[in-house]
Amino acid sequence: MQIKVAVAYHSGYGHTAKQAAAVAAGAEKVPDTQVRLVSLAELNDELWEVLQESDALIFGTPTYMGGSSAVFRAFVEATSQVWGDNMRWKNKIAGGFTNSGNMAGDKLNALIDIALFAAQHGMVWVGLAEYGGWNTSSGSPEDLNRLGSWLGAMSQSNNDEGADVTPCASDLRTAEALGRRIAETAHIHKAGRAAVGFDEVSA
Ligand SMILES: Cc1cc2nc3c(=O)[nH]c(=O)nc-3n(C[C@H](O)[C@H](O)[C@H](O)COP(=O)(O)O)c2cc1C
Repeated sequence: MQIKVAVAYHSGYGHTAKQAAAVAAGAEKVPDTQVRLVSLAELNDELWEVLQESDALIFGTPTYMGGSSAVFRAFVEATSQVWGDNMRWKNKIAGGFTNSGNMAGDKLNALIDIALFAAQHGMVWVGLAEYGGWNTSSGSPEDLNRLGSWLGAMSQSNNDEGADVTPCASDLRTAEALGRRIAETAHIHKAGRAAVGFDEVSA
């Protein structure tokens, strides 16, 4: 069974875009998975079509002023049309990721923004299933999930470094792990619904 995954993100300066590409690369590692990487900077017909036909939607935003970016919020508000049209995204698999300048930086709030948005649409949220890293005396920033996040994937980029050098390799591996898990879960969900005879998910 084929599934489609869309990685839909906003990025002001390229850091979240780099994380988004890693999420997409992780999803692509799952056989029979078609992955589309789409920017939320322009809300055009092609974007809405890609999102509608996908089985899983993975959303990314930079953390700006302790939450999701204004561009991301504009997208979220525009999806009220989808919600109002018989909750057309209900039962899609969903997940999220964010990048910010500080190690903490209130990134959790941006992930909560995304998770609540997914819940309002009746989507099925999938988090990151990896132990936290960099939390023992022998730990290192090279550890997977070094920022210790489970609601979604976090990454950090120093404010004086461009997307050519950051986020670091461990944050990109963490992003890949999220993409892979969500694609696997989308396969299980689609096959499971078919096996028990439920209606196909809305894609
Ligand atoms: C308007 C604005 C607000 C920001 N707010 C935060 C913040 O609340 N926490 C934080 O750690 N970094 C904050 N930053 C830093 C960005 O999160 C950081 O530069 C990030 O890498 C930007 O991602 P992008 O290149 O995908 O836009 C802010 C940056 C901008 C431009």
